[in-house]
Amino acid sequence: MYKILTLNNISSLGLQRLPREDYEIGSEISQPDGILLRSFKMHDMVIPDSVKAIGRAGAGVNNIPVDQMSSRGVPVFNAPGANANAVKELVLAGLLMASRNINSAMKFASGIEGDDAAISVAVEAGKKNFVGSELPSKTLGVIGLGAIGVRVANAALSLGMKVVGYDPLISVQSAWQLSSGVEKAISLDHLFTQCDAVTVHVPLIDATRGIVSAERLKLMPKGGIIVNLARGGICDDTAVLASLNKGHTSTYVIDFPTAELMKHPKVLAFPHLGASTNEAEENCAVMVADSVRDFLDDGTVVNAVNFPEAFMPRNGGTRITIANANVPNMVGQISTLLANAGLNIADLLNKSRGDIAYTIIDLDGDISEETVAAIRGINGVLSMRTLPSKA
Ligand SMILES: NC(=O)C1=CN([C@@H]2O[C@H](COP(=O)(O)OP(=O)(O)OC[C@H]3O[C@@H](n4cnc5c(N)ncnc54)[C@H](O)[C@@H]3O)[C@@H](O)[C@H]2O)C=CC1
Ligand SMILES: O=C(O)C(=O)COP(=O)(O)O
Repeated sequence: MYKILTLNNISSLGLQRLPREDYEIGSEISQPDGILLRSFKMHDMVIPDSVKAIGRAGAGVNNIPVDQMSSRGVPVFNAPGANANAVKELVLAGLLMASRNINSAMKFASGIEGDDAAISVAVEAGKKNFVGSELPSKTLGVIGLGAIGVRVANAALSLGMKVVGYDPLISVQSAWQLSSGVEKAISLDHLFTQCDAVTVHVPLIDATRGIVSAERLKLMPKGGIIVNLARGGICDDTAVLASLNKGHTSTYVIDFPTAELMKHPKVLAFPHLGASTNEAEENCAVMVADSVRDFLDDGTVVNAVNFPEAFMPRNGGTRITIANANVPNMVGQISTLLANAGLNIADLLNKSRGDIAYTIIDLDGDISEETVAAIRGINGVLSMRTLPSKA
């Protein structure tokens, strides 16, 4: 029986992927084998040694101490692309709200008093204050062309916008999905000089903190729109507020409001709503629950942010899995210990990613506590699991 601790509400469709005969799931579980979460901030939490896998039902993992988990040999899974359409739709909503002054126009409309005739007069007199502009004549800059950025770029093109993209680390998969109509910016500065609106879709990491800066905002034409549904911190909020106050930037659409941002009339603040659709919540929960279950049951690794992909069909016997530092002779030391214990290797898979290597070994016999302890004792072994034979 595996124990799963949930730190946020996880869609029941996802939790149903963990059969109750094998999985106990709850928000108060101690000594869990796995953790499922969304945006819960784990950095200040003491993560029990019992934890073997963490599953983020979403994309961003900046709320999880991934490096610490890597050094403990614990994979962190996420759900790549599972909420991308939801975010794309909210980006488009934000762009349209900003360019048509929808928020202030609605506030005006809801503040009108009087009978129907008076309302009609006020509406017709007041609408001139909310004249907007249309998207087709405008250029959108998309920073980060991953699951979300590609969808936003393609959708904006289909709405008639010119689209300029920037992503020096673009994956082959994203490059295949990106419309050939999206132009490539040679640098971030190059992107900002061309764009009436800029939207960010990068993870919050050191390299992306503050990339929407005072200097870059000045490069944009007057009246520009900034959309940040990625993470607070990617835009320099102080610089954006200064640019709004000067009348250079027209609107800041943000999914991560702060006290200062929320009270500004030119800020459209959403309550971290990007991934909050039934579809996205279900997609994310199902995807990450499957990854955590496949790892706990069989040692398979799919969609981990810190481990290599690893899949080997079960041959029926006992399986051991080992995460270790990616240095020479680890597999040699492990197989020597197995040979010394008289254990034959039926199948072996060894994969590496950055500093971590991961090995799956199916054995022709049962492994003793002593041999397990010896493997765990090899310098560089970060974690080891023994999975009972499967009929
Ligand atoms: N508001 C919300 O509810 C949501 C917010 N997000 C945020 O959006 C971010 C992006 O999500 P996805 O598109 O699903 O992730 P993704 O991993 O598919 O795409 C991220 C892209 O950013 C690019 N990138 C990384 N560093 C860069 C840099 N320095 N300059 C330019 N590009 C860079 C990568 O190459 C990748 O193509 C997440 O990390 C998360 O922080 C994601 C989902 C929901
Ligand atoms: O997937 C992401 O990165 C998100 O920001 C979504 O967060 P949430 O799952 O809605 O708390």
